[in-house]
Amino acid sequence: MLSPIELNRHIDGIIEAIASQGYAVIPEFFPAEFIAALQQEALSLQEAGKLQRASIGKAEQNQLNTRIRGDLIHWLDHTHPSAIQQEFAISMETLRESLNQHFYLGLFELENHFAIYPPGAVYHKHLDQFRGNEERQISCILYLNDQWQEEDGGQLRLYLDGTEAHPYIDVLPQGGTLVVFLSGKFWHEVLPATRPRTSLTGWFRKRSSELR
Ligand SMILES: O=C(O)CCC(=O)C(=O)O
Ligand SMILES: [Fe+2]
Repeated sequence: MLSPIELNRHIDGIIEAIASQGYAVIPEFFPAEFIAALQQEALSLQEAGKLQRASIGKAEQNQLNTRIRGDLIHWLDHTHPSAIQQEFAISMETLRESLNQHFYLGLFELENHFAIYPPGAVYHKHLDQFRGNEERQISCILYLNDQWQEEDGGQLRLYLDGTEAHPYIDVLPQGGTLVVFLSGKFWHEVLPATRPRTSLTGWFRKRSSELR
């Protein structure tokens, strides 16, 4: 597992990057064995038939449209975490406290799902905040893919200036890379890959009553 010193070093980097540019990309956030164990868990859940088609938008507008969003997901049950999920949660809790300390965001929980994108699946350009609901404040995506190459595709395209156009960066979904960004500010999309693409995606939320 990650030592407290390494964790704090990573978190300092995230805080600095969020303060200066609103997003952070940290390669090798967790050690390779830890990432492999998380990926194994995602694959076992898939084999057990516990992944479902992701939906788009709020529950009341639940449309299943695989051309917009083609991943399969499994929401983590925080009341029954596996040992490895518990370790993940402890690190993310330290990150949550640090984000609150520095940015006064009032983040109170992290919601998480595993996601597997079958080859060719995409997630069209979107913001992670639903219209009229600002609960999701910070998006965190941890990639779980072993030996990902440029030609495998599947990049996260993150648009940098609050619009849906240039400039953008492309992030390879390399196992261990953690991407963190302000959910309400950054349009992003997932490009198609030639291999199954696995991640553990989460959002730090604030309570709706704390909305201004
Ligand atoms: O997996 C990614 O790179 C991004 C996923 C995403 O945008 C989402 O689940 O909202
Ligand atoms: Fe997203």
